Amino acid sequence: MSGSLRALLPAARRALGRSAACTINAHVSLKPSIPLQLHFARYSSSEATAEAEEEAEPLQSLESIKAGLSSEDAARLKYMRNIGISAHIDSGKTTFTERVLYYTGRIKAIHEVRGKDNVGAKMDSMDLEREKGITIQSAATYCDWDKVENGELKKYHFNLIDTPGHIDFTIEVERALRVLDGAVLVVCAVSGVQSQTITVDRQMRRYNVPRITFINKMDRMGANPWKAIEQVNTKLKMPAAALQVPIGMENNLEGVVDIVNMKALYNEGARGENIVEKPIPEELKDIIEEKRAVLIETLADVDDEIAEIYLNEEIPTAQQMIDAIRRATIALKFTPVLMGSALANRSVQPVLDAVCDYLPNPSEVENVGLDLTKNEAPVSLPPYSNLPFVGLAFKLEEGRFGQLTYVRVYQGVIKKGMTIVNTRTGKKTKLARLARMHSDEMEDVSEVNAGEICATFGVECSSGDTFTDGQVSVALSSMFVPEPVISLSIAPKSRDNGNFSKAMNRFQKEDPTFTVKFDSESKETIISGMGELHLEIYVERIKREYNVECITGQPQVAYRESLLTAAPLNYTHKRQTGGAGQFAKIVGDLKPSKDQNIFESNVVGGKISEKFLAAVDKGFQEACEKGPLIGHKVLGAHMIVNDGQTHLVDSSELAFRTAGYYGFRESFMKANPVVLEPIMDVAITAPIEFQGSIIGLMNKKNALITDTDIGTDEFTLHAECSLNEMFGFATLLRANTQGKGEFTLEFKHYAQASPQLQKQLIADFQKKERAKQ
Ligand SMILES: Nc1nc2c(ncn2[C@@H]2O[C@H](COP(=O)(O)OP(=O)(O)OP(=O)(O)O)[C@@H](O)[C@H]2O)c(=O)[nH]1
Repeated sequence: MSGSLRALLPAARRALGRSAACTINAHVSLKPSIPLQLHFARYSSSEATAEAEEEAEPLQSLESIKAGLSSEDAARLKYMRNIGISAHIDSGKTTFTERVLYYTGRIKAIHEVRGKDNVGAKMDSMDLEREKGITIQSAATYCDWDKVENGELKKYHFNLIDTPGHIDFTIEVERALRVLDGAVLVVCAVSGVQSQTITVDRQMRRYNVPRITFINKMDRMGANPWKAIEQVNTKLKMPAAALQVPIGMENNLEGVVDIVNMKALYNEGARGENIVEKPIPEELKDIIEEKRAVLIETLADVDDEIAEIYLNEEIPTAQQMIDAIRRATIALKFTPVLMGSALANRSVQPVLDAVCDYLPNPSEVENVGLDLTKNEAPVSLPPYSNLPFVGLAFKLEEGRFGQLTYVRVYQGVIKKGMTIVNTRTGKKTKLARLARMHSDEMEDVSEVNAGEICATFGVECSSGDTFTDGQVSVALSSMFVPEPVISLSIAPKSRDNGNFSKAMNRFQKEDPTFTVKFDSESKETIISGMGELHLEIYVERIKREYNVECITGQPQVAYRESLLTAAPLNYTHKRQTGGAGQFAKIVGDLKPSKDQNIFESNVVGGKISEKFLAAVDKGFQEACEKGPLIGHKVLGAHMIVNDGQTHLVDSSELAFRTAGYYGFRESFMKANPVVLEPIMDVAITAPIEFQGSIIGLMNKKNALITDTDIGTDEFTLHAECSLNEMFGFATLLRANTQGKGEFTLEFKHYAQASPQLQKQLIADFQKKERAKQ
């Protein structure tokens, strides 16, 4: 690890909680940009301790990991790729993956998303996905790709994950990227880089995932790969250059010219299954020369070897270019761009060759865990089969055969019949069954080696848990879990026969962005999630998969309460009538903090014991769960206790916890409390003729229009708008654009709600509280 990486490690570890819940707290901020630390999500978490730093052995460099590989592991890993397919909604990820499975021989026929045969694509295995034509869950599969290298056929093994495009299912993308070594970013040739492409790109950066860009839909009218590449450079700020030039466009797309190897590749056969090499068309020579020069220049900017060749005014060889593209892609300095059309079966196979050529194998990616026997000191996890087993359960799913757990094996071998230990709970499980997944089907296997992805059955765990064989005690980092922004009350229409609770338990365990809470005051079950669609899909799944029809309330915004100024803290909790007395006094300050809720104790001389201070912290945290203003969570409070008093007999943890709770509430009300509401990034795309009415619509919602992109037929409007205003927007947009508009919503930050709204929310809350008395 480089010096700068090591310097950031303590902060990274502080920021990343081992459990999903910790991660949520760590990243809730008033203005959450992607914290720098999150680039280190491959590192594990927990409170950084000085001891851990001291006990840390130097992490192995990638070079030394590679040098230590056994010849068998090296041979196995060299031809392995763990990749994800990610993109904006409807860019064609599922259609692309279907082609990959077909061309690699994993499926015998191609079925389209929303196809006339009503079968649906292989990777959209849920009925709901097939009906709606959207991917809701990521699906894992594997396939083998035969690639010709120096006249020899080499068999590559791909573990592949197709991820959803819709922002509401973003956790699926996070999960996939956490365990993948590389990705194919699919971009539409007509729409270019869209709002969700930017989100996915950010997620890829967060997990240091190198990517190849595939410009899909080159068969569509208005396709413009050069504009899309320009946008990757400018909007994603990732140096990008084409490795191909299309042969024909739109309806006449026939194939591509590979401008690295200078070969024209045509797709032939009913499904484009045969790649035929032919002479390069004469009319493309100029554009090839131009785009090859752009490629070399871009590479010279990101790779020293090509820079030297370029400065010497020489032309690099194809092999030098391939090596440089690989180096720069893996170093996250460059993304090679390929193009074609998945639906028209054009130029998908070269993407598979590019995955082999330019994306890393598992031994070329640094993976680090925390050694729990050494104060959580970071430890390298090289993908050696002869080391003790370490794996990460990154996804849970309720399958036909019980709970299915997807595991990425980082180190060692996982074998059927072995006993694995859950590092978090210490629970041991004998592995009865081990399988490789193919969308919703599986193939039983007896063992899976380091670097691979597999599925196990009947293993009790939560998403994000680490497993070992018991010889080591290592924890891997958790994923970034965004905070739910919307909630609604839900109840079964008729008496719950147990299925409703079962569904709630299961979905909550599988999806950390879906939370269920029972409000003991209103006696309602409240579900929270990432957006209206997210919750709508769960309500539908409860009905379909558990046969429980539900009644839901109006969607509610997840407001926050915060404070604008500091206020003194001086609270005495005293009860000395009847029974055992209670006494606790705390003195200090309450201050606004930038992001998390922080408790700090500056009490000197043991005036209040550590035990009692911990109880004050507990009371403070409890109080932050339900703020005094409107009963929503508190965000950005910093409570400092620097003095207080205890009573020899009457002081107890309960008394100090109560003082923490009520002391906070009292000071909070003196600290200019405010209600915050979630502000969303909105991106609306619609045909140009609707631009005026969309702008009018957004103005009525008091949205702040931040940008407008105008394409040939479509425009995209970017705005910031409160979530409150965006409820029911899907219907409104449909009505205003004759069903031709689409939009995405993504949480941006919390901001003060308007004074009228705050007043209204406070009055409603007080009315509800009075009614209870
Ligand atoms: N013209 C054209 N249409 C395509 C192409 N690839 C996909 N489509 C169509 O685009 C629509 C969306 O395709 P999907 O494969 O479901 O896209 P996706 O990115 O997986 O969608 P989500 O997972 O819901 O985000 C479908 O109607 C496809 O038939 C292409 O190359 N050309």
